[in-house]
Amino acid sequence: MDSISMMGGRRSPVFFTAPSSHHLRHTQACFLPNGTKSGVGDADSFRPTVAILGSGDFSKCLTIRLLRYGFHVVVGSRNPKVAAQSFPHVVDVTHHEDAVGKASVVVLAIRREHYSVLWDLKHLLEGKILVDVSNNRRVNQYPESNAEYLASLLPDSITVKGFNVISAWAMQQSCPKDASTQVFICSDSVEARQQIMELARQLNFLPVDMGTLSSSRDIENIPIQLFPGWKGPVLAAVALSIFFFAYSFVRDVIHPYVKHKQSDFYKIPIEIVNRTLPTVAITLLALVYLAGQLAAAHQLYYGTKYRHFPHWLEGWLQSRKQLGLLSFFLAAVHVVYSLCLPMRRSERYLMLNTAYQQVHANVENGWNEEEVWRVEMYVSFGIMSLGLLSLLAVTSIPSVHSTLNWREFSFIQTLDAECLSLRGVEECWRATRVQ
Ligand SMILES: NC(=O)C1=CN([C@@H]2O[C@H](COP(=O)(O)OP(=O)(O)OC[C@H]3O[C@@H](n4cnc5c(N)ncnc54)[C@H](OP(=O)(O)O)[C@@H]3O)[C@@H](O)[C@H]2O)C=CC1
Ligand SMILES: [Cu+2]
Repeated sequence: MDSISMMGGRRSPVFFTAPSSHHLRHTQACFLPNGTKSGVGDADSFRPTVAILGSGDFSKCLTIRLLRYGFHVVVGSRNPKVAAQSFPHVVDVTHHEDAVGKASVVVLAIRREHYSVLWDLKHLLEGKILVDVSNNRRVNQYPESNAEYLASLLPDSITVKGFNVISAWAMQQSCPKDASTQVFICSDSVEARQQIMELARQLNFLPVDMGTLSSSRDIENIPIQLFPGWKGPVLAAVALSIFFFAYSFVRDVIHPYVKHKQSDFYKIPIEIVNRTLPTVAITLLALVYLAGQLAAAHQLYYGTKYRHFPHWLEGWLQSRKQLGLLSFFLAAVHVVYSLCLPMRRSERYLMLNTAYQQVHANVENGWNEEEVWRVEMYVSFGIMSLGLLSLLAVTSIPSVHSTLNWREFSFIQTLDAECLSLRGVEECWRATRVQ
C-alpha cells in the first residue's frame, strides 16, 4: 500500500508524525509543508498524495488548493476521460479503484446519497483515512450524521469529518483572513484527526479539534444554520414593534380623529415609526438586564447556584447579546429618523402656522425657557445613551471582547445599565413634552 512519506531534508520537519497504530498502517504518515525541498533525490517524488473521489465543484477547488501547497492529487471519477478536461494536466484523473490505491488519505467529494459506490471499494479503503466533507440540505436531515453513516458503512477505514464549512469558493482563495479559514475536524481516531488537522494547517486553514466523530452532527449543521440564536430576539423585537406601533397609532392618530375630527394620518410613516423605535429599543435593553435579575432571583430562591435554570430562562440568558444588538440597531435608526424630522414639509407648515399665530397674537418673542431646556436635555440624554449603547455593541465583537478581562467587561456592563436609565430619563422627558 502506498503511504504518504515523511522526509526530513535540510529543514527539520515541524509537522505531525503519526505514531503507529493498529488502524493506521503507515508508521510515518505526514504532510510536507509547502515548498519544502528534499535534500536527496527529486523533491517531486516525495510529495504527499491525496486522493479525491468525485470530480464536482468541491473536488476541483480542493485540487487547486492542494496543488498550490505542494501536494500531489489523484482524482477518482466514474468517467475519468470527461472529468480530466476540467482539471489541470498535472492532476492524475483516473478510476475510483486506481485513485484509492495511490493514496492513504481519501477525500470523498461526493454526496451522501452516492456513498453506496464505496461499497465496491471496501477492501481497497481498509485502514485508510476517509475525509467526509459532505453537507446536508436541512438541519438534522438524517437520523445519523453523514460521517457516522460512512463509518458504519466502512468500519475498517478511519472516518474523519472536516472541511465541510469551507465553500468551494473559499477553498480557492489563497489567504482569506476571516472566520472562513476555520475548519472543524473530528474523528474517533486521535492519530487520524491530528493528521487531517495538520493537512488543514498546511493548506493555510485553522483547524479546530472537535473531538470524536459524534461531533460530526454539529459540524454538519454549522453551514446550514441560519442565524442561530437570533430567532427569539427578532420575534420579540417584531412583537414589541407591532404592539407599540399599534398603541401610538391609536393614541396619536385614531384618538384625535375620533374626538376632534383632526386628521393626523400624515404622522404614520415618520412620527409613529419614530415613536415606536426608541420604545422597542429601550424595552429590549431592559430585557437584557431583566434576564440576569431573574437568574439571580432564581439562585437566591433555591439557595444554590448549582441548580439548572428553567429552559426558557436559559434561552433568554443566551440571547442577551442579540437583544442588546437589536436594541442598538433600533436606537441608531431612531437617531437617523430624528435627524430627518425638520426636513419634512409638515414641519415647515406647522412652523409657519405657529409664526403666523404669533404675529396674529402680537407676540414679539415666543422664547419658552422651560421648553428650550427640556429639548436640550432630551437631545443630550439621547446622544449620551446612544454613545454608551455603541460601547456595548463594539465590545460584543469577538475580537474586542477577547481583549477585555472580566473586570473590564463588568465595568462596561455597568455603564450600559447607566445607559438604560439615561434612556429611561430621555423617554420620560419626551413623554412629558408630548403631553
Ligand atoms: N460545493 C461546495 O461549495 C461544497 C460542497 N461540499 C460537499 O462536497 C461534496 C461534493 O460537492 P460538489 O462538488 O458541490 O457536488 P457535485 O454534485 O458538483 O459533484 C459531486 C460529484 O460526485 C460524483 N457523483 C455524482 N453522482 C454520482 C453517483 N451516482 N455515484 C457516484 N458518484 C457520483 C460526480 O463525480 P464523477 O462524475 O467524476 O464520478 C460529481 O462530480 C458534497 O458532499 C457536498 O456536500 C462541502 C462544502 C462545500
Ligand atoms: Cu430618542
